[in-house]
Amino acid sequence: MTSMTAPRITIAFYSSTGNVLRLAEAAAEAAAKTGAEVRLRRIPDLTADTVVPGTEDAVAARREAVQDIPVATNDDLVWADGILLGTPVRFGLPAAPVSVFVDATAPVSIPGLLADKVVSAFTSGSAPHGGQETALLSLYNAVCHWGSFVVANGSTDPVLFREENGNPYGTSNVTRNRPGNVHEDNIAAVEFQARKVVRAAAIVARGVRTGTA
Ligand SMILES: Cc1cc2nc3c(=O)[nH]c(=O)nc-3n(C[C@H](O)[C@H](O)[C@H](O)COP(=O)(O)O)c2cc1C
Repeated sequence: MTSMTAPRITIAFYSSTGNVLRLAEAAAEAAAKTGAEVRLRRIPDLTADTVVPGTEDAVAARREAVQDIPVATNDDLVWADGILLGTPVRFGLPAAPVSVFVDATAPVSIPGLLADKVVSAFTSGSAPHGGQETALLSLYNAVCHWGSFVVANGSTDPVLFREENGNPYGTSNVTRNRPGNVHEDNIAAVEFQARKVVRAAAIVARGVRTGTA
């Protein structure tokens, strides 16, 4: 991959108890290994962020773990050719901090500055069938409003047929209420997803930057 076409990938995630953080870090590493330029960015806690009783230690550990990761900005989205969004499932929806982040894109998304971006999303929830699909699809609603290119995993690779995988809309972890319970199948799936975004973003970047698209 030449530097002119090395795609720029931003991974913007919110994580409370660290599960989405693990997926985001795996995605960042996989994208960087392809030669892409990668920005790993965290979406910050809301002042009144929800901490479920029993998860205080995990939340404290996650706060410590993310403190050196820069906060995601609109510039990180505009800079990127490909964007991976990570969110926990909350009542079948993306977490509120992610919704706040999405709202705050208006100054760049409404003028169309996110229109040529490849976007994909991943998630973590506690229960099987706990709303992973609905959370991802809700997030993709916003991506459609941005006019970006939604790139999902589909059922396109053997890794996605492993026992803990299978959500075509994006990598989905099931923690079964154990913070840190991110299965290696999910790590492999999010690595696949990151590489897929890099590939699609490279195609778009080549066209956009060379003026042939
Ligand atoms: C307010 C709240 C609502 C939640 N709603 C759901 C849900 O609808 N379905 C589910 O499977 N898990 C739900 N969970 C659990 C989280 O999605 C799960 O623990 C996830 O792995 C957290 O990711 P994180 O460790 O990156 O914060 C909820 C957690 C909270 C705090």
